[in-house]
Amino acid sequence: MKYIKNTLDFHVEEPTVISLGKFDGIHRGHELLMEKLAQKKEEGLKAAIFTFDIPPKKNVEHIEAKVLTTNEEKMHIFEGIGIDYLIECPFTREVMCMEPEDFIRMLVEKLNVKCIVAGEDFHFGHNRRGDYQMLKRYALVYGYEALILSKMKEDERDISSTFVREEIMAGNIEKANHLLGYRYFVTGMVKHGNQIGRTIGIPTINLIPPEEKLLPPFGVYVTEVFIDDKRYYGVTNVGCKPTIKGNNPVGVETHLLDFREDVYEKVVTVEFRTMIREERKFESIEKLQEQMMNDIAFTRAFFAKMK
Ligand SMILES: Cc1cc2nc3c(=O)[nH]c(=O)nc-3n(C[C@H](O)[C@H](O)[C@H](O)COP(=O)(O)O)c2cc1C
Ligand SMILES: Nc1ncnc2c1ncn2[C@@H]1O[C@H](COP(=O)(O)OP(=O)(O)O)[C@@H](O)[C@H]1O
Repeated sequence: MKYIKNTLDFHVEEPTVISLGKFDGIHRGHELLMEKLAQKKEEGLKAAIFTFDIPPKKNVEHIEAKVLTTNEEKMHIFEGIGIDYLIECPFTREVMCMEPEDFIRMLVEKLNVKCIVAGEDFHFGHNRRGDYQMLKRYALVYGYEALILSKMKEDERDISSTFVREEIMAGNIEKANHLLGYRYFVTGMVKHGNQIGRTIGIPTINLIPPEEKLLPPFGVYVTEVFIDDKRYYGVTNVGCKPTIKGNNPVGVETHLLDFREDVYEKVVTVEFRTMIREERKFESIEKLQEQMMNDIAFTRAFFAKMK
């Protein structure tokens, strides 16, 4: 996959089928779009995704502004499903103010677009004036096919990033995973912690999540963890460990069942399965340790039931 970012100076010679959108938390609502792209790819077009790189840093203080999928994660997901070109267009004033007609023309000219696939609620261009009807109207003028898809629903509500985000923020991991069509995950590098874990017989891998990544509520979760393409069962605390003194950063900290290896500096992915409880401040490390043993027992029972 070719990943084009930080530039408006992109050009694709080969004829393309393109889908446009934010694609935050590429979810089941996007599945139909992806299927159409795959179908057109079979017919000989290159599959392209056009998305905007809206700088997340500006708004990271607000939880609503956190993302389900970081740009890097999107890159991996799109590559995994066979997208040929991922264009991450910088969201500059120039782009924001572009008239929708000019936006369409730019796409067609720069990306040799033969087919545009979009959801019926897709808006684009200055003041979001461009819509699916405009995409259809200009199809003849510019010689592309416009495929407009209706939105997939769950509980009579459109599946959307907002829907998924709400479920994650409420700790409804199973529901969020169902809406996504895969398990919500966090990827990051294993860092050194306070080295207390090993002293209480419960070592943990500490992962500092990307700043802009939306995390489920502070609490304890059953997880599955990928390290070097191998899968492990885990129990994960998301939070600032209030029992441990000091200003602990928000972390994602996992004890892996039946595992004894050194994995510092490795990049691991933690997939969430279910929430066990909220994070708490315990009166002593011993009390915390006791509760952590209960969490581990819960996790073992969870996976035993799966088998
Ligand atoms: C299953 C599990 C549950 C946890 N629950 C809490 C909690 O409720 N409150 C808390 O302060 N820390 C909690 N923690 C974090 C521990 O405080 C942390 O793992 C321990 O201090 C070791 O940290 P270290 O890796 O920095 O040495 C939990 C950790 C795990 C693995
Ligand atoms: N079962 C396990 N689960 C998690 N980490 C483990 C496990 N066994 C060994 N380790 C190793 O122990 C380290 C964690 O030990 P810990 O005392 O919690 O130190 P730290 O505070 O640096 O995380 C991990 O980074 C990992 O390399």
